[in-house]
Amino acid sequence: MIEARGLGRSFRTGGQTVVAVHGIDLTVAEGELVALLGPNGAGKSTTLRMLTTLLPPTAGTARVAGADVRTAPEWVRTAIGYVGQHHAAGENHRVRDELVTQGRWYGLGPRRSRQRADHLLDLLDLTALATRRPATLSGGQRRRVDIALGLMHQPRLLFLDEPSAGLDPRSRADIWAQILRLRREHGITVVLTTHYLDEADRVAERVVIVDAGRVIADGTPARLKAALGGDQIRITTETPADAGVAASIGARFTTPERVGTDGTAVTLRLVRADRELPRFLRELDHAGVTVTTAASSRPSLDDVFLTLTGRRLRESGDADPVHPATDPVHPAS
Ligand SMILES: Nc1ncnc2c1ncn2[C@@H]1O[C@H](COP(=O)(O)OP(=O)(O)OP(=O)(O)O)[C@@H](O)[C@H]1O
Repeated sequence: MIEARGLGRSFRTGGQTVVAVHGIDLTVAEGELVALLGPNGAGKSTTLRMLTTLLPPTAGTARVAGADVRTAPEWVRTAIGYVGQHHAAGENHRVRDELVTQGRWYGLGPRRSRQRADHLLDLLDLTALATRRPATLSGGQRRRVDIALGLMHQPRLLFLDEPSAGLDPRSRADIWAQILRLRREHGITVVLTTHYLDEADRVAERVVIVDAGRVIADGTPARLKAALGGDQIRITTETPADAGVAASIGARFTTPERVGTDGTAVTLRLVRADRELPRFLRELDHAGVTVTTAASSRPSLDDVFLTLTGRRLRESGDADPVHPATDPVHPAS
């Protein structure tokens, strides 16, 4: 569905050249749901805008839905839907009229356009809002209208730029449920951008991590996290001597090179830390080691990002616990 090779884009601004995207390779098969994940300014939107023909690339090639974005942009546009970061619907027309007008703009006849609008209103749970004006809708409802507009011409491939940004948790969950339904029931290929790590982890079957205009990892969330070397147990003991004893006991639960000590802190990398932690604590108790704190954790996509870049991707203020990852992950080839 998408075959991009060395796709790049630079901008001339203020007498300087900004390279927004450095030669991205990306293949997306029919029916996939792929999340482009990365910090602000990583190049996600620029990549999407090139793939949707809104912005001509300055390097490389891309075939999207069977056509070249440079030589056949009109063809690509008829085969794809694009929902940008800003609302697509105007303020003054009713939701259903907006959809019908969009259908007409794409060349659908009046009757077909009305049928399609009603189908999408139903599909996106918007029927009750059909006669409302977009300006009166909530953020989540407006986002669903945007998605309906992007689907009026029945594209096989849908691009969504930050579909859940700025929404409250419940509206975010609703949007994701709708996206998954489109995919499940209509086989639509979906490529979206997000910087919500937890959402990408839960929903996307494939995550492409972009940083500074480059793809730095590409795979299922499970595979990317597994490459970090498994779960982690972290305990602290009363004395460094206790930590030494705990480390040697810990080595029996994994391998010695996966055990780390730092003063009174001991960390183990292993499979299913949640299950092993109680047994580890029993053995430490048996050996007379006084444990002051104990926790188990699973790696997150943020840990993957940290390992690859040395930086956290998670927005400040996000309350989920995080821990440092130490083993390398294999970047995309
Ligand atoms: N028209 C432009 N002129 C100059 N620089 C640009 C232009 N568009 C994007 N850039 C720069 O290219 C880089 C990538 O921007 P882009 O919007 O693609 O990032 P992003 O990953 O989508 O970020 P965000 O998550 O904030 O939307 C940034 O450094 C940005 O400032």
